[in-house]
Amino acid sequence: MLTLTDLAASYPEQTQCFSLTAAPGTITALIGPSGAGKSTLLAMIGGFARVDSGTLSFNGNSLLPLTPAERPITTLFQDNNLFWHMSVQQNIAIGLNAGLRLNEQQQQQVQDVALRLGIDGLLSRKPAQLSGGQQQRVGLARCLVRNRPVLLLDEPFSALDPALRYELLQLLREQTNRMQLTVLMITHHPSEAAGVANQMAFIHNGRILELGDGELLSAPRTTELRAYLGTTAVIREE
Ligand SMILES: Nc1ncnc2c1ncn2[C@@H]1O[C@H](COP(=O)(O)OP(=O)(O)OP(=O)(O)O)[C@@H](O)[C@H]1O
Repeated sequence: MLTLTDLAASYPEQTQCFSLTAAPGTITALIGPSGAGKSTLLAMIGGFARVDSGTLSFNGNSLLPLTPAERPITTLFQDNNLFWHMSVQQNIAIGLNAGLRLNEQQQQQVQDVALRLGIDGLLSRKPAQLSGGQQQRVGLARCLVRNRPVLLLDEPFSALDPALRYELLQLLREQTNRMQLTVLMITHHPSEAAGVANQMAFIHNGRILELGDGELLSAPRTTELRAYLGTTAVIREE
């Protein structure tokens, strides 16, 4: 279980304070307006942003003393950080060994994850020879091959067209179940995310203002979430 209790950081323009629990095998979608604090939240969990107070633990162990590399966490960003001069195989392998020296078992792990993500036929290509959706699969494969129990996704599928986003969300759902991952995913497509997420957190002005399942979108409690969703169509008839 990933547990955040009053995890806080103060910036001149915004104080952020988050409490949240996320269980293995679940996807938590983080939604909210630009500047709400979604990326900062992931950065605090990943160890890339300052934390002033509060607690952050995984299975009861505090993560705060750990460096990003020591945390049981892997992060996929929108710009998937692929290396353009390397093959797909090497781009995945680098998740296991920065020097690309893999033993037999690790080579097998690369094959396995590529197969699961449907990119096993592309291993010798360079990223420039792939579509956007295939590139994001490679980025996801690099994260998954590391076998870390917590996966943080900072809008990795946003630039894809809706059909590809749907495909990748389904893949993510399958792998979350299979590997019992704890996934936190920032998205600007709330209704798409609701199809695969176990819980939705609406973040506003550095706080989680609403937390619930997909119903959150059809029955927003706050004017802020209504404004974010931007249409009266989502307000349930009383
Ligand atoms: N290093 C920093 N220095 C100063 N302020 C910061 C810093 N990091 C975050 N903030 C504050 O946190 C706010 C939230 O930023 P953040 O990028 O987390 O929002 P977001 O919800 O991810 O937005 P977007 O959807 O546009 O990516 C910023 O507006 C800023 O006030």
